[in-house]
Amino acid sequence: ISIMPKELFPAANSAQRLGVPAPVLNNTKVPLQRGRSLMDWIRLSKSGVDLRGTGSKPLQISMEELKKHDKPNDAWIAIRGYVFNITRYIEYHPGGESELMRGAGKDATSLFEEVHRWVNFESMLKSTFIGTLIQELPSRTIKKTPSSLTVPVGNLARTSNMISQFRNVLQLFQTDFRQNEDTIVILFKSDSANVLAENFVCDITENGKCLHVDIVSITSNLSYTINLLHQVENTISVEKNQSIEIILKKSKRGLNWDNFGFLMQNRSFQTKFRPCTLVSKSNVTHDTLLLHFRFPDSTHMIPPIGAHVFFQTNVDGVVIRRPYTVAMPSITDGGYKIDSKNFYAVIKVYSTGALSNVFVNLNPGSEIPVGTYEMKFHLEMISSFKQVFMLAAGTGFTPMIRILHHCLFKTDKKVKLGLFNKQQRDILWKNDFETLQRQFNGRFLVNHVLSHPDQAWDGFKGRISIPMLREMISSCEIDSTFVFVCGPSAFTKLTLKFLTDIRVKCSSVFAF
Ligand code: HEM
Repeated sequence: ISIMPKELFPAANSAQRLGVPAPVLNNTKVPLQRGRSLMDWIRLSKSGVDLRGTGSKPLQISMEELKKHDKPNDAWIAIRGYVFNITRYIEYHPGGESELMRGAGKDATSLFEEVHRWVNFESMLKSTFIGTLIQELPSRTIKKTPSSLTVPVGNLARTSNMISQFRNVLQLFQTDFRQNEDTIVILFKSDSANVLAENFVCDITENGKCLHVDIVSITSNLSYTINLLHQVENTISVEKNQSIEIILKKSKRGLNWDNFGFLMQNRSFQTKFRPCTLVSKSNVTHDTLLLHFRFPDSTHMIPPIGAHVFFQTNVDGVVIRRPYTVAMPSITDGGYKIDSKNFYAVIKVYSTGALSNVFVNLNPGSEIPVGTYEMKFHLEMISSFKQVFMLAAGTGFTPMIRILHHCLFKTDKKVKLGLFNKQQRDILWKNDFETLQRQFNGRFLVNHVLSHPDQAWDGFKGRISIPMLREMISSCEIDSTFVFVCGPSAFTKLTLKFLTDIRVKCSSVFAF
């Protein structure tokens, strides 16, 4: 269809994207039926089956018409001005039918942005695209009846709260520059001591004529483009001194710059992708890979603890994006510090996984697009807790790697880890955990639980249960303990229920 853009649509609400605070319990992924994987969806969309039901000519769709299609057997959704027939997609939606149906028959743009704005719906739903939404004039949408007023009031309260966060961040920065023979340094001055070099993700683009600056935090993201006055080399570093300093190398040494260039704030925040090179690949277990990537020289990005990056790939013409936790090469190396050039990811290989195969076939030296990091968790959430309890199933441990490392090497917190696997061969970093237990004797304890152990296994067996949780964490410790949970949704759901049963407060639990 000619009017479908290949990449992201321009956001319909062109204001700066406003982040929302992370829900504390945010795991809602549901297990899909057999034959309903992403690969199956791609196959169906390419099969030539009519998924639109409205013919191939794009339609102009009114809100009134859209509203009629709000049932599972006839569901349309509008996102960023474009309308899709999602009836057949429902079974394939990893967040489940009930979640997706929240957007059916509606302009679901803000809902979509809140949940997973990085999902490449435009490419994934291309074969279900039926037309564009006729934008109604604001005056027509405000009906002065008490029932319709209640909705906007709730939304307004929320929006103004978000806008005040947004303004706070905006007010933080003033720009300036300084230079010498070789370098031009762009300064982002802020009153807040909380702004760090890791909040700045910068890319030199347009052959050294342009600088893209994203300022990323847990509450909001800002995005700027700087058209540089003169050309710079393809190398960048960012430091924090009195202000944040973006250090660029002049292409023409000795040229005096009158200014650094023209700064423009981008109207919407869109995850930017840059090609990253695979440096090495090794096995952590029989089905789990540790991948070491390098950012291009023209990029500065230091994903903080708790952040995930996005990998993007093209499967049969459908663009797929997926978040992966930023991991680390070794959990026993107390001196490890992430830098702005390298990062690691731990990836479990599934035989049917759309991205798994891409990673299996990716060889050192090859490139893959990696998007700007995002974070749902911030270290501050655990700062007042003396003890951390981590409950992870399988590769669910990966989002916790850097948190564990931080707690042990940088704080005096006690850490208990309950690690659930099928068999002994599935346990990630088993020997490293033993080393850490010896090194942090009394501060770190790991309990391995196997669901299918061999006969020689004398540790915990079976599945998670209340008695098992009680054995791992004594009730007197509960108040001073922060709990992390991550694993397949069944594990997470059950664990959260048991934690409630043993009276762990919701505010001290975080489920990845
Ligand atoms: C607007 C209404 C929607 C709601 C409320 C919703 C909700 C959710 C939720 C709760 C999840 C689980 C998130 C997690 O695991 O952290 C999810 C996952 C997902 N949704 Fe939606 N969704 C919506 C629309 C869509 C649409 C239109 C698409 C179209 C392609 C889509 C594609 C996906 C994908 C690909 C995932 C898996 C993300 C991953 O790889 O982790 N969703 N959704």
